[in-house]
Amino acid sequence: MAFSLHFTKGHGTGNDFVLYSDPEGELPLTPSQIAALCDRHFGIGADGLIRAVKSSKLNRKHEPGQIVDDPAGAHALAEDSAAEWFMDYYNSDGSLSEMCGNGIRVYAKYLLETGLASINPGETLPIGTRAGVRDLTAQGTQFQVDMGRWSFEGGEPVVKVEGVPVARPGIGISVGNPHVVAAFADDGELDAANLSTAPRLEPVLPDGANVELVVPRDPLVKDGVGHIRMRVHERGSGETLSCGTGVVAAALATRHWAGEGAPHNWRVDVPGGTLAVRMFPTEEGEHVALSGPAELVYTGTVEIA
Ligand SMILES: N[C@@H](CCC[C@H](N)C(=O)O)C(=O)O
Repeated sequence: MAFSLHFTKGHGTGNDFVLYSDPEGELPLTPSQIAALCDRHFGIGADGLIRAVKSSKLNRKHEPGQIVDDPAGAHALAEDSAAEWFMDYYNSDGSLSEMCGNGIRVYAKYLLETGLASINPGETLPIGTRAGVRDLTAQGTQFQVDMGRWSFEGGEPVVKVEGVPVARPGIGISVGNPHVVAAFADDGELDAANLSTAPRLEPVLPDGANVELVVPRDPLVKDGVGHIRMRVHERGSGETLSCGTGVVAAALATRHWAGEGAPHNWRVDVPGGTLAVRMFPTEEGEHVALSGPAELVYTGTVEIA
């Protein structure tokens, strides 16, 4: 059955998303419908799609048409009963991802501007994701998201990138979704990387991975803040102008490589802008926070076949 979908287009440092409201879980889309909407030639065009659904109503639609319950909504509410809204996130090929660091800031702005949620000064907005609940704070025109715990996961696969003759050792990092970060020698080598095809990982990771290529800025550290440049190939979306979870993984990997005394605050330049990362201790272990802008660009209506 065809229907009209009202959507909003937004981005965070050029990582762009289609967002729509489905509070009661009545309009889950299939992977092929999502891929069609995200197509830059035949659809709206975006790196990903975000459905605004209440955590208590989270469900999704499989390709054959059946709607399945998704326990991630109940898990979010069990973790924090105030996490009323869930970020139901899909990559541009229609595949699910656990978390999106740019998308969650844009989603927070969407919830606030549409009046679906509010944040009182000094308070946080908890949002459910498949990686757990994430707390957001508004800071002027920017948002900060506490990305929670992180871990080394995925080993040290070799990263082979088209256009770069020598393979690099990578390091696997999970920030709720999987990443592999590899260090490159300089800007020239980073610019030569052809990310129109996915970097090859050896061994291949079972759930796939987002791959970040980083080079140090000169100086690497100034006034206690580390500074790197990054390009990314996102799982399920290809090369994008930015990836928030990727920026966090890149800063964590670079701090690890830099060794003792390396800073806990980082600036990361991506093709679409600059994001800030801060690592800080908590009672349950180290957390990492990401700060950056969120923009809503336009709204429209599209026919879904
Ligand atoms: N662009 C996102 C990450 C989106 C999900 C990713 N492609 C995956 O499959 O894990 C970000 O800003 O973090």
